[in-house]
Amino acid sequence: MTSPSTIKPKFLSKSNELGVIAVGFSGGQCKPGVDAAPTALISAGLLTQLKEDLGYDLFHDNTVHSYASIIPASDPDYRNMKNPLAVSAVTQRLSQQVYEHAQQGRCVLTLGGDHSIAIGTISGTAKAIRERLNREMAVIWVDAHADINTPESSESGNIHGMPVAFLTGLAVEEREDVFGWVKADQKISVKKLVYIGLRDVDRGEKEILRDHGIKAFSMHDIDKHGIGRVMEMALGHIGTDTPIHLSFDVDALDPQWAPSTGTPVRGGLTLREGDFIAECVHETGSLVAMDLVEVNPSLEAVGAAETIRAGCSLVRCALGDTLL
Ligand SMILES: NC(=[NH2+])NCCC[C@H](N)C(=O)O
Ligand SMILES: [Mn+2]
Ligand SMILES: [Mn+2]
Repeated sequence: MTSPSTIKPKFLSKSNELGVIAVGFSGGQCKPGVDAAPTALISAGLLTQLKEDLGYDLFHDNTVHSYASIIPASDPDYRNMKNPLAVSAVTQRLSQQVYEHAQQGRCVLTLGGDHSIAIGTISGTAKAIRERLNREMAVIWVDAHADINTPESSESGNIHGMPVAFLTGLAVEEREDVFGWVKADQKISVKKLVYIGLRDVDRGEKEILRDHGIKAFSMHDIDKHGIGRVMEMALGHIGTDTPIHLSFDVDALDPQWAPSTGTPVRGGLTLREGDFIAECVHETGSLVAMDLVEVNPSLEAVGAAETIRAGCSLVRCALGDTLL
């Protein structure tokens, strides 16, 4: 068996094993189609490439989870949130799935779905890393958006704009069936959160980022310093002794490279800059989980294939593919 990479993972006991979860869920926003992304990514050959080119042992149930059986028939808005019961139930289940892989010491790849699913993935990894290593993990959130609205600050009510608020404890909710299930051991610290690629941040979110001193590298910072220096600073903030969960929203890329996404914003990363971010995270040896979200193959007739190709490339780079 070839080894996935020459970089030795620091926080994984099963360095050859990769847990894969395909999440066909779109309830964190209003546009249908993002639920079809896992099938599109897998049909494009992503899992075969991870197995045959990179040498991973995949742990995948060959299912695209839609969680239909746990989605309630009636789901009225609550505290301004749309589909609160569905998103909460799905992410709670997903959290358990991610936890089961991470707890065994394998890296976990989750293919979304919209970005609300990060409530499930990050809570699952955070808990497993605490239990297994007694460590708090860091999150690198690559996105055009900060996704840190509270239900009250959100203008859209779409939960894919809120996951970071629930994960950091900035949004609190007692009701178990509306994210009250996210307990302290599943949360992350705002000090260990780093954003890269921001360019469309709501007014309320800017206030939250400022008030909590959250580390963020906007497109302005990337233009100013270059992506190489930005990655040095981002990884420097996290430190070399911290497990990393990489949550990659494909809309961080410029619509030129990833047009098929629900909330595209011009002025984004080139595909090479996106791949470079993923490669740098891989090189730390600290990666314990990755999400790839917001690929929506139904939105652009021509751009879909390009967006899917970009998504596959980002995942391969994070998992150790090299140019030479
Ligand atoms: N994961 C995403 N694409 N999020 C977009 C969020 C857009 C906007 N900030 C909102 O709260 O609705
Ligand atoms: Mn986004
Ligand atoms: Mn996002």
